[in-house]
Amino acid sequence: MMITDAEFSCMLSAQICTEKKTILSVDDILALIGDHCHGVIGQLTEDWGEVLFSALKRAGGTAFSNMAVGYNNVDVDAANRNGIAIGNTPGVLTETTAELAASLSVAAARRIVEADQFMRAGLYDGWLPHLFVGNLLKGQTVGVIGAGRIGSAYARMMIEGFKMNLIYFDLYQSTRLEKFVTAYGQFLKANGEQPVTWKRASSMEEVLREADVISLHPVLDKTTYHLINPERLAMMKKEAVLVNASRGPVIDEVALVEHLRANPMFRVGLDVFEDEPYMKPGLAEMKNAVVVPHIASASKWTREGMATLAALNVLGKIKGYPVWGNPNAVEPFLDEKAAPPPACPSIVNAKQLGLPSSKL
Ligand SMILES: NC(=O)c1ccc[n+]([C@@H]2O[C@H](COP(=O)([O-])OP(=O)(O)OC[C@H]3O[C@@H](n4cnc5c(N)ncnc54)[C@H](O)[C@@H]3O)[C@@H](O)[C@H]2O)c1
Ligand SMILES: O=C(O)[C@H](O)CO
Repeated sequence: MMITDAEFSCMLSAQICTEKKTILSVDDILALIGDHCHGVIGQLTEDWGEVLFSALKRAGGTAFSNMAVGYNNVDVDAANRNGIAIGNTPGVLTETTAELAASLSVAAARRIVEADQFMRAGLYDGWLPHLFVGNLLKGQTVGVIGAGRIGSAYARMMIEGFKMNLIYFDLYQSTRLEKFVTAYGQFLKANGEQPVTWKRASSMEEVLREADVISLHPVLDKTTYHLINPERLAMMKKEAVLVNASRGPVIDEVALVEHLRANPMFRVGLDVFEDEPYMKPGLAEMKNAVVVPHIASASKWTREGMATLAALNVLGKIKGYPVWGNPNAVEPFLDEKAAPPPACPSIVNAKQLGLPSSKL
């Protein structure tokens, strides 16, 4: 969506891109920005760097928002140089994305897609003791790498839903998550059940060695690129389940295909791919892989919320509103019955640009 400089009273006019291409190139976007453009709402598939930010600045623009929480497609330093505020959409997709990661975990552990294909192919000719035997989750260990908003929500789902024990690795301690597991463990114990436990790992390798199901939820940056590589795949249990709903390049996908080929009981659930929209050669043929096309945030409520937050980021900046004080608490912007607060919900480079913070 491109916001132009035609302003009606307190409303701004918006141009919605009707281009049929799924992924816009830098040249496509340059043409859309043109000579007059105050702000742009874009997608994670676009390459926002110096070329686009300087063009946006020349066109009179001051704001760009990804319609996504992840912004590894954005060169924030280039945006800073050009004085462009960068918005993202945190919080509104936490539960939806975690639910998809949990679904991929179960689908991979219980071989649901393989069994579905078998059924549709007319191959089922009666119950057998060894037909599509998979992994029981209850009492096993779930490993989370990147226990931020989504990683923590996923952990809670797996712990509460399947009574799994937790091991996690993050650069920061997740006290809230630890307290949740402790309290749930006490609740289970009081009801005569085996309590669940938690452990904060001192290294990622510890998670990979110990967990039965591992889900990746870090940001994509230099520290997490190819975080899962041949050496780390070799550390994992032969029957482990690996899930990725963060960003494709967090896994070395060529190495993953090799590992899947060599270890038929090792299974993966993937929402994201290294060269999206493509899969590395061989992945599509792997029966031990469940693959879906980057749909983790695809619930109606979440997608509407993402669009709302992205639009309010850009609109708020154009109107000169301050930046919302807590991007983890964006609910007031999503209340359909009340006017949104006069603030930008989430601007990631607010500090660098010296933007004022909302006192609301
Ligand atoms: N598949 C999808 O549709 C989808 C949807 C939403 C988000 N995402 C991805 O998920 C990511 C996480 O989103 P979030 O809202 O939970 O963000 P978040 O910032 O709350 O969590 C990210 C966590 O990763 C941790 N981290 C950073 N570097 C790390 C490292 N080297 N090792 C371990 N942990 C590290 C951070 O400390 C933080 O706790 C986004 O950046 C985005 O790329 C994907
Ligand atoms: O980062 C994000 O928000 C996702 O990948 C799309 O929902």
